[in-house]
Amino acid sequence: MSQSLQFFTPSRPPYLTLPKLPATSYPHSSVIKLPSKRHSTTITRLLSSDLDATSSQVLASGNGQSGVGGVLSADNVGAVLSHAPSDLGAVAAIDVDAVTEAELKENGFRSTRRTKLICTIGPATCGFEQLEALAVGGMNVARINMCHGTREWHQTVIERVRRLNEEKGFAVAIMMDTEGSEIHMGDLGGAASAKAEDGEIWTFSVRAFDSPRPERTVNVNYDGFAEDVKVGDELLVDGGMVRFEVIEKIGPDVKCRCTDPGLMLPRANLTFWRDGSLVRERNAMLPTISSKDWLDIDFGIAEGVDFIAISFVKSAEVINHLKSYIAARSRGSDIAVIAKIESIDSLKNLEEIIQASDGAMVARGDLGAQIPLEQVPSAQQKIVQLCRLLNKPVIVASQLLESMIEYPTPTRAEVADVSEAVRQRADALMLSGESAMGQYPEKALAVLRSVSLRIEKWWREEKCREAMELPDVGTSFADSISEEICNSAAKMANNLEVDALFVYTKTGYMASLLSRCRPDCPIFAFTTTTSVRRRLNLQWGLIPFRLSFSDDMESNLNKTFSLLKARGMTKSGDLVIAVSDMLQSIQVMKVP
Ligand SMILES: Nc1ncnc2c1ncn2[C@@H]1O[C@H](COP(=O)(O)OP(=O)(O)OP(=O)(O)O)[C@@H](O)[C@H]1O
Ligand SMILES: CC(=O)C(=O)O
Ligand SMILES: [K+]
Ligand SMILES: [Mg+2]
Repeated sequence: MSQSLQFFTPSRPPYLTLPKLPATSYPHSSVIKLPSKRHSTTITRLLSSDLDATSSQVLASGNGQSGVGGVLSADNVGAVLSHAPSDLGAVAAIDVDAVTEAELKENGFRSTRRTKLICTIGPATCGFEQLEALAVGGMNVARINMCHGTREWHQTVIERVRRLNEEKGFAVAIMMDTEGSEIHMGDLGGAASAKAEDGEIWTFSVRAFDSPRPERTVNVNYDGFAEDVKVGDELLVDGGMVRFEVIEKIGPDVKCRCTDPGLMLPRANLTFWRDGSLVRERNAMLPTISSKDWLDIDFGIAEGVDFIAISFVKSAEVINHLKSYIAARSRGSDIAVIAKIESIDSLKNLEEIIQASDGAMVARGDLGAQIPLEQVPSAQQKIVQLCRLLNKPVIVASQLLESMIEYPTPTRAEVADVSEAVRQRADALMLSGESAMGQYPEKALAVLRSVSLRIEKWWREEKCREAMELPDVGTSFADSISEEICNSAAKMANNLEVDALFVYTKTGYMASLLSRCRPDCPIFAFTTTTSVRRRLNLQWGLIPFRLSFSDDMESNLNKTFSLLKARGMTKSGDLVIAVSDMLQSIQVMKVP
């Protein structure tokens, strides 16, 4: 039994898209006028029909390859993964990754993780097997940080992730993170780190040193450094992981005494403070996107990365500029631009920056170096909420499990921090050093996974659905209709306790609107291109599938049910709500 609610306007004649069922199939047909004045011209019809007959026909004529179900019903993910989708040939008319598939088979819809996970790839994780282990462990997006490594190194990582996707059926997206032109240290002459002890005198200089690097020297990437600092300034490495006091300036060399000892990592960020506030006059002169960043961006476009994250964004202007640059250069492929919120200026212009971007990152590492640490949690909450209101995905990043760089278990405080980000309903959590150069990348990912799952479950059990008022975001009438449909569908899904929401979307927009509602059930997002599928992998609650579909929703649904059933991902009797952006409709049905 399927019940559907369809919205149409004169420009979208319903007769083009109505399910092709005999008139007698619609016993309960009525006309409703929505109260909202925006939709005073919208007519809705409530339809009800019995899909059983047609569905079983499709099933019978559909996949006879029941063996596939058998192959993939292996108990563990490892076994499932040994069967690459290319083995499946024609049956892989629907693309979904093997991990999701195994999870759905074993635990059903409710068990799927809603919070997405990003891993920064570095020396600890750049091998093909290591990348595969992360994908199996739930990595949705691989981040490469252009601050570190060579372009060739990054290219190899991208190529490996691609191969992983192709050979093993994953849809791991690639995010390229720009270096930005803030001040940072050099690469420590190849050393993994340098330890500064209390009271030691170190030299910070714009001179490039011969290798081996002289003892207790660090070079600085910013030419104006020696002119800008003053004796008495406080110099913070990595937002305060190590502190120095400037004691003397000798030409290009700045002598500093270590006041807070610690470990300095290659290319660590540097900030300097005078009379308790951050000195940022010069920083404000530096371009957000440096000439090296533009070359990296060209590289990212040529490589077809899925996301470009821009460091130290100050205004919406730079985002708009980059977006038009990408649009002019990357014919067809659509790279999403993520604004990293990590400076005082970005907080000042937060709304316009997020509005202009395709998503945002709470980059707590540098943010915590620019604003007092105790202000970071409220800034995080504000950014996460604003992104949700504006319908942009948001990533919470940095130091989530910092101690796991060295230890195999997280601290209780770290687990609480991860829980808080999940509770705030952020789209994604990101590992930095933990996965790039830590001792336990897979364990750190496993902690993010299990904490996300547990907190999400707790949230549903407690039924603590936040009463967040979601303002209209649609700019066209058609978008407003999509938005109303998604808001209603998500509400219906919660009230009816359905097993899943299905969304058929070519651009991904309607999937994002459903995700924004943070419904209790998972959202199966069907889309026609692999690039949209990868991009959807960043958004809360979306399980992206690639599927060719038509404008005929009835045939789409039947096709989906038969394909999912053949692979054991759904079963008869599961209750589903389906929406689509071709036919603006809501349909409620049991899987036949
Ligand atoms: N490609 C790489 N090659 C070598 N080391 C890397 C690489 N990517 C990351 N790292 C190491 O992992 C650490 C944490 O990575 P992360 O991406 O958070 O960088 P970051 O230097 O803190 O800068 P950002 O503010 O851009 O995040 C880095 O400091 C670096 O030591
Ligand atoms: C991720 C990042 O750039 C930061 O936290 O500073
Ligand atoms: K960066
Ligand atoms: Mg940063």
